[in-house]
Amino acid sequence: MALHEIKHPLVRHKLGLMRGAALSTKSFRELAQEIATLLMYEASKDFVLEPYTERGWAGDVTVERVAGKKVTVVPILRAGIGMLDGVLQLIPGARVSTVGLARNEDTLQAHTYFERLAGELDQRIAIILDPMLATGGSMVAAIDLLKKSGARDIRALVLVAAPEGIKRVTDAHPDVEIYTAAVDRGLNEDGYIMPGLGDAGDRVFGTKQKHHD
Ligand SMILES: O=P(O)(O)OC[C@H]1O[C@H](OP(=O)(O)OP(=O)(O)O)[C@H](O)[C@@H]1O
Ligand SMILES: O=c1cc[nH]c(=O)[nH]1
Ligand SMILES: [Mg+2]
Repeated sequence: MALHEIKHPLVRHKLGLMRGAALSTKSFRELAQEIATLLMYEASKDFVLEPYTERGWAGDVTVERVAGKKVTVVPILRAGIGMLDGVLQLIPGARVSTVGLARNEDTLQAHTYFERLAGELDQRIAIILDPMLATGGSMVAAIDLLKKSGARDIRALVLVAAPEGIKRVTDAHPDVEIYTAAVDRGLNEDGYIMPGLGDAGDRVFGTKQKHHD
């Protein structure tokens, strides 16, 4: 199963607040990070544990730790930065691989302008962060790039996904697990998710706002 829509009440509540056009930049940022933490919790449910012995207060005790693969978190600039701290709260030692992608507003094609990846990607679980999965062009470009550099276990955390983007990603990369807080209706004529959140990058960074009535 490649798509996981997380219907937890806290996720739904927080995402509902984010849809408000009057929400402050501060609150939008806080909620994006909080939902990212909750999505990361879900996306780590199958992390493998291994037992080890710890010297406890009453002698040796068998405890567990996450085994094997290490994690790299991959925020897609800019908007993915809005989810980074929320994920690092749960996995503070993760390496951060940064990918800069901008969607051309007219053609909707994603253009890669920055790439700085962690090493040993073949031995890491890669967690891509981007609030919006719209046409899917940006996400497919990020996955292509990670796979080219050796990544095999790739998961994507998004706040809102359009059916068009889900199809494009699952057709191109059926092995990638997508975790989303919502699957919305679809794209409008400008390629924006409806009802969506508007321009997530602008809302996270407090830059220009567009209204689509
Ligand atoms: O699925 P797609 O159709 O590719 O669209 C989604 C992309 O568009 C937005 O970024 P944008 O290009 O606006 O850049 P920004 O994060 O710098 O605002 C969003 O954060 C995704 O990266
Ligand atoms: O709805 C959308 C689509 C792409 N990028 C956004 O920020 N919002
Ligand atoms: Mg982007």
